[in-house]
Amino acid sequence: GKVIYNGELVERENVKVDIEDRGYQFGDGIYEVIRVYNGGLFTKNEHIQRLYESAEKIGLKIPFEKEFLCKKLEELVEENQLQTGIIYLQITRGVSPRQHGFPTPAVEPVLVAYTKSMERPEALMKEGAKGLLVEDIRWLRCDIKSLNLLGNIMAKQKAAESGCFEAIQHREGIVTEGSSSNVFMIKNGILITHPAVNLILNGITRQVILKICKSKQIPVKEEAFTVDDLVNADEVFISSTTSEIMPIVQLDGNKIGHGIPGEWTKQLQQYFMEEIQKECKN
Ligand SMILES: Cc1ncc(COP(=O)(O)O)c(CN[C@@H]2CONC2=O)c1O
Repeated sequence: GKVIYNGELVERENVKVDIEDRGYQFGDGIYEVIRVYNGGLFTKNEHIQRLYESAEKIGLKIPFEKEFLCKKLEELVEENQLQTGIIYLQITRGVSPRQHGFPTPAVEPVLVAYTKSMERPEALMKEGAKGLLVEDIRWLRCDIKSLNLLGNIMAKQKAAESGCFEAIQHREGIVTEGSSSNVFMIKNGILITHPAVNLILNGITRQVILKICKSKQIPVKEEAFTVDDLVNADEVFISSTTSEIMPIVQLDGNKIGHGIPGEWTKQLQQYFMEEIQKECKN
C-alpha cells in the first residue's frame, strides 16, 4: 500500500527514516490516530485541529495547510481502499545532527501517515474489559499528543502483564486517564470525567461523548475524582479512537458494579454508533 511521506503518496518500501530524525532520537514530534468507518475519516477536522495545536505547543511549524493535509489523508484512504481501520499520522521536527536544542535554522519537519485495517472492538465492548490501576509517572504536559510515550507504554505493559486491557492511571490518588484512553465513571446517574487540563490528553472521543451528553441532557461533571470513587462507581468506561466506548467491568480483579457493562454505558455506545453513522455514511 501507499503511505504519505512529506506530503506525497509513495510506496511504503520506498520510505526510509534518517538515523538523525529527531522523532527517532528524542521523540521530538507529535501524532494522531484517526478512525476510518465505511471509508470515511471520523472526526477528521477535530484530529487535524488537535495536531496543529500539539505542533504549536512544541514550537513546530507544520509545512502544510490543514486543507492540504486533509485532502492527502482522504486520498491515502481512497488509494489503499480502506473501509474500516485507522490512519496513523506523525510529524517530527526533522533531521539534524544530534543536539538537544532545536536546529537553527529550522529543518524541514518529517511527515509520515499510513493506513491500517482494524475492525471495531465489538465483542470486547459487549463483554467489557479489565483495567489495572497504575501510578501515573508521566511528565506534566500530557495535553500534548507527543511521541514521548515511554510512560504510556510502560503503564500499558504493566496492564498487559496482569492480563488487563488498559492501565487506569492515577496521580496522588486522583484518576487521570488510561495509557491510551480517557476514563469516565457514572455514579447516581451522573457522568464524571477529569477536566481537560495539562494532566490528560483532551481525547476526541471524550469530546464526542461530552457533546452527546449535552444533546441528550445526560448530566456531566468534568471534575477530578479519586481511585476510591472509581472502585465504588456504578459504571466505568474508557474512550479512545481505537477503543471507542469500552466498558471497564473489573479493576485490579474486583468487579465494577455488577461486573457487566452498565445501562448508561450501553446507551452511550448506541448514541456513539449513531454519530459514526451520521458522519461516515455507507
Ligand atoms: C494518553 C491518551 N489519552 C487519551 C486518548 C484518547 O484520545 P482520542 O479519543 O483522541 O483517541 C489517547 C489516544 N491515543 C491514540 C488513539 O488510539 N491509540 C492511540 O495511541 C491517548 O494516547
